[in-house]
Amino acid sequence: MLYSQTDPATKRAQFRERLASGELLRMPGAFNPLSARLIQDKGFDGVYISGAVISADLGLPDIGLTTLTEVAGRSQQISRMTDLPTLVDADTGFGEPMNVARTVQSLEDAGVSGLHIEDQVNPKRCGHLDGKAVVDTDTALKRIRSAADARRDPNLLIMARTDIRAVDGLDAAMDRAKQLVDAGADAIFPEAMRDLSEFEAMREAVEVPILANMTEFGKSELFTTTQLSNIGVNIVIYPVTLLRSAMGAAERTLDAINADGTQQSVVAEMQTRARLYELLDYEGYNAFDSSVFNFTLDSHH
Ligand SMILES: C[C@](O)(C(=O)O)[C@H](CC(=O)O)C(=O)O
Ligand SMILES: [Mg+2]
Repeated sequence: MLYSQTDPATKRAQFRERLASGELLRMPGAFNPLSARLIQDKGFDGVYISGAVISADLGLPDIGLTTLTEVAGRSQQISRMTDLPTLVDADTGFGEPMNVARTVQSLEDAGVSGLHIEDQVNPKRCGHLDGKAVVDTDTALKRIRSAADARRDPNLLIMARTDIRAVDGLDAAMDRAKQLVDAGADAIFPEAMRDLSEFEAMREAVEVPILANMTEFGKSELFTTTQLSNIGVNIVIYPVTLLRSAMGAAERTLDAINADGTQQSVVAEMQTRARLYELLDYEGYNAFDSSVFNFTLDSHH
């Protein structure tokens, strides 16, 4: 009822343990707190909180317009609804190294298990678009050092994302990843890798866990979990996948109402009222107060 029963410190410790096991952790992006419940219900390993989704949800492009307060608020709403670890996209850290420190503490207070900070210049853009620019090495390392220094829970995972592959190539990406690890990064997110061999090269380059971003319509092919786990990738994210699916379904429903004058033809694809109530744990609330849960399957379809 109401919230996850697992406190943030426990989730962080469990996340660290799972990462150390070497198995591939699958973390789909939740587009709202309710979808985090669905991700947990379906047996996934963690919940990703995507910057692209937070901005799209607000009707904004993913170019660094969202604020730390908005991202921390959404992180808290999502993290409190799941027992799974959450990993949040902290973009460029929302400012200079001192701001990065404040970002880390705000997100830690929001209950996330980990966060990633990237080396793009502001205004940032989606990692799979052209025309990105990255900051110099010194600035990139300062961001990660101040992130690592700022956390109060040593289990909070500080992941460094590098976007340099698309700008200066794979060798530069491997060099930067090593330097980011030396600066205190617990894990590496190599953005916009072109193929599996590039992930393999990155796997060889660093000892810490690495993440693969399986975002659709981007620069990477959509590799299977078997392919990724065979080469030793530790986390796979599907950042915008559920939002894209939900929005695709919403478009089809609106088209059906336009075409037929009723949504009847798409009702069979919808999540039912009963399934929604199951996810919301209506019954748990009923046990608390029997006047709350008075829904019967017979009276509604
Ligand atoms: C992972 C990512 O940073 C995100 O915000 O979810 C995006 C995803 C996307 O735009 O498809 C990214 O830059 O890859
Ligand atoms: Mg992002």
